[in-house]
Amino acid sequence: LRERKNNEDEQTPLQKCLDYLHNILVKKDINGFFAYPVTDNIAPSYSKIILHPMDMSTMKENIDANQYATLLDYKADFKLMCDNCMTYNHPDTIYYKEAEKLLKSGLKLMSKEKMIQLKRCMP
Ligand SMILES: COc1ccc(Br)cc1-c1nc(N)nc2[nH]cnc12
Repeated sequence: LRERKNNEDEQTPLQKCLDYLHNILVKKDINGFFAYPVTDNIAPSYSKIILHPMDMSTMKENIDANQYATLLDYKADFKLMCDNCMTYNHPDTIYYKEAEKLLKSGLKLMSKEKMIQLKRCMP
């Protein structure tokens, strides 16, 4: 059996938990609106209105680079991503409605008690 070449590729227990949450949330974004950064081409003046952009691909990079110290740090970026969408887009747009729906299910998935249970399975 080939030994793992180097420990850098090993994921920490936290990174494994974050990947578990991330993969569930990515599947909920059925239109892919949150899969990658919003550009000013897609949404006029977006970079002027949204000063702290966030998207799922950036969150995945952050997980892999071990940038999240806690589950709550990841949850904060997820909420930022949804809030940005509901700031820029009008409530009667599909984007706003998708963000609202995604945020609701994300906050259920990452509720206080669910996060406590997740922590229990991290050594
Ligand atoms: C990456 O963003 C998109 C990709 C494809 C398409 Br069609 C729309 C968006 C998009 N458009 C707007 N106005 N607000 C957003 N908030 C998050 N996504 C978006």
